[in-house]
Amino acid sequence: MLELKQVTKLFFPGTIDEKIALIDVNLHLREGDFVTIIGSNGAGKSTLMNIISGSLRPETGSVKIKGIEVQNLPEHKRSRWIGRVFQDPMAGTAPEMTIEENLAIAYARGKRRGLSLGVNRAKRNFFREQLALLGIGLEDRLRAKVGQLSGGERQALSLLMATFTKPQVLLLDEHTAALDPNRAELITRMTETLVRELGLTTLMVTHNMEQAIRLGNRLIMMDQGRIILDYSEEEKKDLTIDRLLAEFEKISGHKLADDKLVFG
Ligand SMILES: Nc1ncnc2c1ncn2[C@@H]1O[C@H](COP(=O)(O)OP(=O)(O)OP(=O)(O)O)[C@@H](O)[C@H]1O
Repeated sequence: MLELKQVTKLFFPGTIDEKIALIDVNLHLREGDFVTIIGSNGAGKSTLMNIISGSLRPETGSVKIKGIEVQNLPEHKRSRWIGRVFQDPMAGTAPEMTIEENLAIAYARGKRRGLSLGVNRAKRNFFREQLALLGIGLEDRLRAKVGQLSGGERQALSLLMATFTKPQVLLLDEHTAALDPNRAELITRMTETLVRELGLTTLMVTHNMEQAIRLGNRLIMMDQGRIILDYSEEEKKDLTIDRLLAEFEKISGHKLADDKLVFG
C-alpha cells in the first residue's frame, strides 16, 4: 500500500548548513497497517510525514502509494490519496466557514473534478450521520462557524475530514499533543474507532510511549534520520516502556532525548 525505498532528505544540500533529515529510509506498509512512530527530537518523524504527503521531495529514493510512484507529484495531486491531521487544531480547517462547508470541501477532495462544493440535503444528511459518529454533538451544529469550536472539537472535525473519504494513507502528526489529557484521550479513542472501522492504512507520530505501544499493529522508532527499531504486532504485545527505552539506548548508543516525551 505504501512503500518508501532508500529515501534520503537533506536540507540546504551542498552548503555549510547542510542537514541530513532522513538517510536511506525503507518502509513498507500493508493495507490496513496502523503504525505508531516514536523517536528523539529531530529524528526525522515530521520530515517522513512531509515526504509521504508531498510537502517535501526527497533527494533520492522512491515513494509509492498503491504501486504508483508519487515522489515527484506535488502535494495537491496526492491529496486525494492522503488524509492528514496535524498537531495544531487550527490547521486543516477553515475558521470562517461553517462545519458543513468545511466538510463539503473535504468531501470534494479525491472526487472527480468539478464536484460541487455546495451542500444539498443528501450531503447534509450524510455529514450529520458522520458527525454523530464522533459522539460530541457536532451533528446539531452544522451551520456553526468552525472558528467557534473548542480545540478538541476542532481536532475531532479535522480527524473526520481526514478520514471520511477513506484515504489510502492516513497521516497523524502528533495530533493529540496540543490537547488536554481528557480531550487527547477522546481524540485517541475516535482515532482507534475510525481507523478500525474504515480499515485505514495509518502512520501516527506520537510522543506518548504508552499510546505508541498500545495502539496499532506495529511500532517504529526513529533516531537521527533512520528507522532503528521496528516491532511487529506480536513483538509489541509484551513490550514495556522500560524495555523500549533500554533497546533504544543499546542500538543508538545514547538516551532517548525527547522534550515532549509522555510516558502514559
Ligand atoms: N525546513 C527545515 N530546514 C532545515 N532543517 C530542517 C527543516 N525541517 C527539519 N529540519 C531538520 O531536519 C531534522 C529532522 O527534523 P524533523 O522535524 O523531521 O524531526 P522530528 O523527528 O519531527 O522532531 P521533533 O520530534 O523534535 O518534532 C532536524 O535536525 C531538523 O532540525
